[in-house]
Amino acid sequence: MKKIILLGYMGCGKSTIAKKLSKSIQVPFVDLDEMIEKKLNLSVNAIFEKHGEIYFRKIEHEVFADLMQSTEEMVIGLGGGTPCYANNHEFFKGENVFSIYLKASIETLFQRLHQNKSKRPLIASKNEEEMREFIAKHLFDRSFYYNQAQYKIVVDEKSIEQTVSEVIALLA
Ligand SMILES: Nc1ncnc2c1ncn2[C@@H]1O[C@H](COP(=O)(O)OP(=O)(O)OP(=O)(O)O)[C@@H](O)[C@H]1O
Ligand SMILES: O=C(O)C1=C[C@@H](O)[C@@H](O)[C@H](O)C1
Ligand SMILES: [Mg+2]
Repeated sequence: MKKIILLGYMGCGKSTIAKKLSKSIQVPFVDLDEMIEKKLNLSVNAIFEKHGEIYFRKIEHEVFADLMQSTEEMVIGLGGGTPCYANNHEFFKGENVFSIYLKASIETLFQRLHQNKSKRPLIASKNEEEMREFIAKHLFDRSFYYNQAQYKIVVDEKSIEQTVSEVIALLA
């Protein structure tokens, strides 16, 4: 059964879009960060603090690989870094897989993230200038992996509903 994978940088809207899409097409939704949090009974922040990022990436890969092995149909919202570690991007081209990169500009990401950074350990301690710089460099480094998705939707200036409609059009 098909898997719809939404990927992209922190704040591009994976969780928000995946939730709405799931309701709209009536396919169950899972958020990878939430699954990891449930599995370890710790927040993403706490996992980074207690166990470090490498441990988080290991668990992230295990949880993602398990989901991809299941036969269930689902919408999966990945974590921002998921495509960039442990060859997770190799799952993007499988049979019955629709992988979609939600592409946002540095400015869009900055605007969305600077109001709500505390839950995101990679940026939580940065001031505005550091954050802009960090997003620009990080996005550049990660773009190769994001571009492994089968489809790309530019999300700048689009409402949640518009982006969801574009995803649905791709699936048709
Ligand atoms: N048009 C839009 N589409 C999606 N999200 C939007 C839009 N406008 C504002 N937002 C807001 O931007 C934020 C996007 O966050 P969301 O948690 O969905 O991103 P994410 O890609 O899942 O990030 P992370 O990788 O950190 O989990 C939310 O606060 C959401 O309400
Ligand atoms: O971009 C990243 O590397 C991350 C994004 C979040 O979704 C979480 O998975 C975590 O904060 C790491
Ligand atoms: Mg998310």
